[in-house]
Amino acid sequence: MTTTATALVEPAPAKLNLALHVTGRRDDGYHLLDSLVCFATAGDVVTVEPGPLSLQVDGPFAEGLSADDDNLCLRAARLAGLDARIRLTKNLPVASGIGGGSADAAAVLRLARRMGRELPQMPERLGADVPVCVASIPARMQGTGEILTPLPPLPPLHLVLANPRIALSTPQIFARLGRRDNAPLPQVPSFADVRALVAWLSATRNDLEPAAIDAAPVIAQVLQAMTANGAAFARMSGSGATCLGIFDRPQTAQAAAAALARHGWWTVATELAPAPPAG
Ligand SMILES: C[C@](O)(CO)[C@H](O)COP(=O)(O)OP(=O)(O)OC[C@H]1O[C@@H](n2ccc(N)nc2=O)[C@H](O)[C@@H]1O
Ligand SMILES: Nc1ncnc2c1ncn2[C@@H]1O[C@H](COP(=O)(O)OP(=O)(O)OP(=O)(O)O)[C@@H](O)[C@H]1O
Repeated sequence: MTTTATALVEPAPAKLNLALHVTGRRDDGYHLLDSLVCFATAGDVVTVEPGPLSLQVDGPFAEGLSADDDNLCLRAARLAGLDARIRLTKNLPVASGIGGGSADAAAVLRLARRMGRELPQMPERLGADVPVCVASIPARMQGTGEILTPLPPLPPLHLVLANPRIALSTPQIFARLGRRDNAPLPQVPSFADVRALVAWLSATRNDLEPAAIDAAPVIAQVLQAMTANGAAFARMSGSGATCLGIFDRPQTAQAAAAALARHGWWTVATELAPAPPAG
């Protein structure tokens, strides 16, 4: 698809679970969560142009992804009643805990809104992470993902994302959990600076991290390498295997991303994403 003047472009920022507590399990098997979520400028890009509904995927991680009817971009378009030629540039690794598919679906829903469609009811039908990805702002996420409390802006963050090129299945990581009745997050304050955020995060966890390390021990090496390369804080996001590090300056983040890439891991130095324009 060549891009024309009528094309609309929408970023699909990576979703980061800075903290993720699993607080229970519903009768239908879905888990109750309490998570501090934010978004990075690193992400996929979705473009739409007028035309019949279709999907073309390009970008560094296009190969791992089929553009068939099950692709979350097409499922989101059908849910929103959007007929358009969609192009997805897949920059994020697939099945990596940073909500790639949910972020793509959410970008399509925002594009549909820009084209005059209503946002569909219960976007969580597309995936538990889709509601927070539609908002794409720092938020506390509870319930199974559908209860959102927007947070005051976070301090600027210099981040590194690193994935050891291992795809992990979200249901399989949930299934490996030892405990499912952990305490909720402590009260989320307004963070004056990065130091205050890191101090707060240090008293929280990602409850999926031990289960993911059990499935893929290299995740522990990624976390260790983040710290060894100067991260003030390192944690796995979502159900993994992508880990995030918080650094004091853009230069230290870039140097750490380069050092971690020497292991053959996918890495990117990034920042917090700006909020999408209000719809
Ligand atoms: C782990 C997180 O990434 C944290 O943000 C999300 O909760 C996962 O969100 P997602 O990938 O959009 O999840 P979905 O595609 O809805 O669900 C995939 C599978 O993960 C498990 N799942 C997901 C969300 C949730 N709150 N409890 C669960 O147990 C279920 O087995 C479900 O069948
Ligand atoms: N556009 C898409 N991008 C990525 N995955 C997609 C997409 N459409 C469908 N999928 C399927 O969704 C599954 C989950 O992929 P995704 O990249 O969203 O996982 P994730 O990053 O672990 O998500 P989360 O952090 O929300 O758990 C994959 O197995 C993939 O085949």
